Amino acid sequence: MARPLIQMALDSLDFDQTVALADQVAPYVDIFEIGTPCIKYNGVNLVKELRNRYPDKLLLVDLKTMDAGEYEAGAFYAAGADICTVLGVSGLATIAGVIKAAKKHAAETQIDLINVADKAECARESVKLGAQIMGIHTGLDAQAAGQTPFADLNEIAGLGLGVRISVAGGIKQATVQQVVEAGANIIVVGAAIYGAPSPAESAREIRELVDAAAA
Ligand SMILES: O=C([C@H](O)CO)[C@H](O)[C@H](O)COP(=O)(O)O
Repeated sequence: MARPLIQMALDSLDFDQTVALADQVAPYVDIFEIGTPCIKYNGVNLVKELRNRYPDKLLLVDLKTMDAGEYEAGAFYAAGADICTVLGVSGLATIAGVIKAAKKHAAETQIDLINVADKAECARESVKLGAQIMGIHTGLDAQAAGQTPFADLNEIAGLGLGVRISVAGGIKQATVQQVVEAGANIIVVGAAIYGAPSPAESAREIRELVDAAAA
């Protein structure tokens, strides 16, 4: 099995705290995600800062775009994003716009399937348009209501779409093996790292667990 990537969800609103957390966990993660609240608060300057600081890391900007796909995402790809997210519920025209912007910058597009009623259909149509990553995502509010991403991950992984699958939604040490075995290529972790007494130690543990599960 190819080594799954670990994506650190940077969900603080504070610019300096976000950069400091990225510095702490950098040795253990492959992708820095600038989370949705964080990118809304800090904007494109944070993309530029992390791009300059970490030229060799992948940088995902979690725009969760809902409209004006090409126009909105274009500025973030231009600033250095490798991946931007667009909501599956936005519809195919908006998804196509983000994919068009990504192509101009030789970058990639992730479809966030959060709250999509027919995830399989949305995933199939998005792949036809050229999306490279399907995001299985139980958001923070849905997690608080007791939901998990595992059933959706099994469904989308079972489709054999030939694109990478990302999973997010409360992933922690105890569930890493389950999501790797279910077929996730990108493991997104936020609170289990930034909420730990030592974020670096937590990220190191998750790195070990992901690599062991994939071995
Ligand atoms: O995408 C996220 C959320 O919608 C806020 O932007 C989180 O970054 C994602 O859920 C990962 O965080 P955890 O669920 O805390 O692991």
